[in-house]
Amino acid sequence: MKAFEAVQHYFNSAADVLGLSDELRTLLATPEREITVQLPVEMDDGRLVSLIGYRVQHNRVRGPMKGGLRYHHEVDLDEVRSLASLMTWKTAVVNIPFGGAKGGVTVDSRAISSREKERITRKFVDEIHELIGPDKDIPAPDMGTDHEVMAWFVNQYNKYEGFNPAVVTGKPVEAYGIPGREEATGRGVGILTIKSLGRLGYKVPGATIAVQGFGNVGSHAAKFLSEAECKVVAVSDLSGGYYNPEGLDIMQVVRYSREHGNSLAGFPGAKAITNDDLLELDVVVLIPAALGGVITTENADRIRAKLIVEAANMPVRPDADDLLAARDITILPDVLANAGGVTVSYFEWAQNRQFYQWNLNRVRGELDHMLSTAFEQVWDLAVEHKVTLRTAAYMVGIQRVALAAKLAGLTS
Ligand SMILES: NC(=O)C1=CN([C@@H]2O[C@H](COP(=O)(O)OP(=O)(O)OC[C@H]3O[C@@H](n4cnc5c(N)ncnc54)[C@H](O)[C@@H]3O)[C@@H](O)[C@H]2O)C=CC1
Ligand SMILES: O=C(O)CCC(=O)C(=O)O
Repeated sequence: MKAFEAVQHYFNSAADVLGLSDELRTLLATPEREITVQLPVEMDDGRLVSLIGYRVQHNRVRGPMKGGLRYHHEVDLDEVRSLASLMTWKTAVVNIPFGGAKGGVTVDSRAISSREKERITRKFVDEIHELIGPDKDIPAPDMGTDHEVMAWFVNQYNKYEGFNPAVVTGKPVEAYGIPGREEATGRGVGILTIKSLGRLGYKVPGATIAVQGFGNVGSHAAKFLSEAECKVVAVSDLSGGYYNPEGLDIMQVVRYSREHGNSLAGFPGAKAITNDDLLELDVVVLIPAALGGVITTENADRIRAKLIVEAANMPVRPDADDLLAARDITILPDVLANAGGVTVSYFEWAQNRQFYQWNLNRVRGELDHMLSTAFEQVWDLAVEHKVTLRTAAYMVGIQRVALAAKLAGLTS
């Protein structure tokens, strides 16, 4: 099953419980616009390479479309389409006034220089600036992009459309960004992991955690949870996994990664394991925070965690989702678990429009409040309807989008 089909599968499971009509299913599931552009870019050695960039604008019935921009060698239209539709449900689950979109460029972000990355970003903006904007579609960071990329993005956009920092979020704090956006997705994962442990009856101090991926999201989630006295026993990145049953010193891991070019290769004081081994560790919580599709029918039977918190988008394939549910393994789904990032993006966008900035404590407090509200609603609905948390989260999202479509007169 391809990625977009997988999201449709989850969408339909929730639509079945809601008794959604075929007419509404088609209206809500179909992307509004799909953009594919060629990006001819000169590399540092003088070669001209033609990259492909995508932006899929899935749905705008609840507000301007919102979603990150991914630079990764596996990016293709199907993946971007699936991630764009996921954003529609995610923004609705946390009830922020956005629709869903996603973008990507098929390029290995680790194999290009910073100057090459800048040229790719500016070229992408050259191609899509008329189709995005603070009231249309607002990109943000995702895998392989960060605040620096967002700063180039807004600078290039301003050349065409005039000064308007609200066109992207996740900008540097000194350049109309907001304190707390960089940590927001991982922090949200941490907040919701603790809430889930509470609901499931596990003690937070000492709860064992394995985190796959030690980039923006994985590192901040690990940091938050180790500060909450959980025992983070394993982390990983592209170089492999690092396991210490006594618990890792996460600040030491963060420093090591920073000092070694964002890589954990050679990290001392831990046993080297593979990324596959990490997924199968005997821990209370497994947090996939890298790529999608890492838990499949191949390894679902060997997963020993009691709770999977989907920091990454779509880490669990639908067939595996069913196997895990049958084994009573709880999954906190991506559309809720990693919604902290887009929630703080919403704060950034709103403040850009008012030329105002909240401080970090206020951002953290509001984030906690919004995620907690969504979490309680989803969990209670799952209990009420005896469905998984994923189905319940999609039900919340779909109901909000369907109501907006109805109020807009798109359907009766
Ligand atoms: N950055 C954000 O605010 C948000 C990110 N996400 C999702 O979280 C996930 C991670 O995103 P970021 O942390 O922003 O990306 P990042 O680019 O900062 O970090 C990605 C991490 O995953 C590792 N990685 C890459 N390929 C891997 C592989 N095959 N096996 C194991 N590790 C691998 C990298 O080495 C790196 O440590 C993605 O699925 C993304 O869509 C979701 C919501 C918001
Ligand atoms: O902050 C944003 O707008 C983008 C977040 C995103 O791409 C995601 O939640 O997957």
